[in-house]
Amino acid sequence: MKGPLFYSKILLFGEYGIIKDSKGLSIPYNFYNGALKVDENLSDISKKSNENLRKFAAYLEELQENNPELVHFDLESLRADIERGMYFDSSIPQGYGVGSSGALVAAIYDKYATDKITVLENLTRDKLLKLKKIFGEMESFFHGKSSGLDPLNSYLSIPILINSKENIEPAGIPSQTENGTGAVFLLDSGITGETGPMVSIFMENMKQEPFRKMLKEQFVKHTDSCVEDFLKGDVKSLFSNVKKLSHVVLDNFKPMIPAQFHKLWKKGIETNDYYLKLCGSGGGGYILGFTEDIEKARKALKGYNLEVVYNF
Ligand SMILES: Nc1ncnc2c1ncn2[C@@H]1O[C@H](COP(=O)(O)OP(=O)(O)O)[C@@H](O)[C@H]1O
Ligand SMILES: C[C@@](O)(CCOP(=O)(O)O)CC(=O)O
Repeated sequence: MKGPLFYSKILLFGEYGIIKDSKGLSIPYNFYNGALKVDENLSDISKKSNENLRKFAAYLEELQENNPELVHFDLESLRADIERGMYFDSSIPQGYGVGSSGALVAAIYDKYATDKITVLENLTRDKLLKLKKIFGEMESFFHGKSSGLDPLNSYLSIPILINSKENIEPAGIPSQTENGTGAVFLLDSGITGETGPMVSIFMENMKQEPFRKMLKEQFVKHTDSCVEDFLKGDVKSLFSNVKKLSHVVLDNFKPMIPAQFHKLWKKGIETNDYYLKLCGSGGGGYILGFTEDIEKARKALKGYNLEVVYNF
């Protein structure tokens, strides 16, 4: 048995901010995917995945008991399938900021939620919000507080715009310019990050007034501008705002940037060859880059692995 594919995602803008109330924009990233699969002979990796599913199933049982009005699962089938050797067969790297847990959550909801909202129905704003809430609760098993956006993106396989906590919608993003020199790219940091501890650091920082002020007056402000510019296709303004965002992140989200990338991050801002930002929670995994000239960026980042995900 092999279930439908669920894709990775890239949160172009909005990491951390969307836990509070910033705008956010995420797009599916079809390069990686995963599907539920049942096999009798499990490799070590599949066995680990199977064990993870077992723990997740116990969590879902609790979730359902505590939130009977939110969501119901066919837990008997889920448990039986796990006993038969079900695992999440996925090429999505874990702890890389491209939503490995989100795709897993989407796959489990799709297969085992009994009263599920399907992708085929007319997705009203209320239904989208309900789905996001369910996914947020489900995904928090993997990394504490979750906005639910990753699984939502994976489940629907369309770009999603978060206007605010209570206002989300499918987004039309400007079509890519073929042969355009501007690009969004993934930079592989070569180490994995862990979302849970990063989100905890953020929540701890949020207890301090100066950090909250910085978040509201700079981080969220620049994030919101980037989202608006990107959707409008205003590339010039976008780069000016991404630069500001890159700067604020370097100054205030240091634990989320692997130490060996601090210099490279700064160099981008100083030379204007590229601007780096967090891709998801950070702490490792991918770093997201924006450049007006991909060849220049490749030269400046020689020796690093760049994957272009969008062309301007
Ligand atoms: N194929 C898989 N099988 C079982 N669990 C998985 C699988 N992929 C991801 N996970 C779970 O999701 C966690 C990673 O999710 P997360 O910390 O949100 O990082 P990210 O979403 O950035 O990859 C893993 O530690 C693991 O618990
Ligand atoms: C930090 C956060 O805003 C994005 C996390 O993304 P990821 O789990 O690193 O892919 C958390 C969330 O919104 O669930």
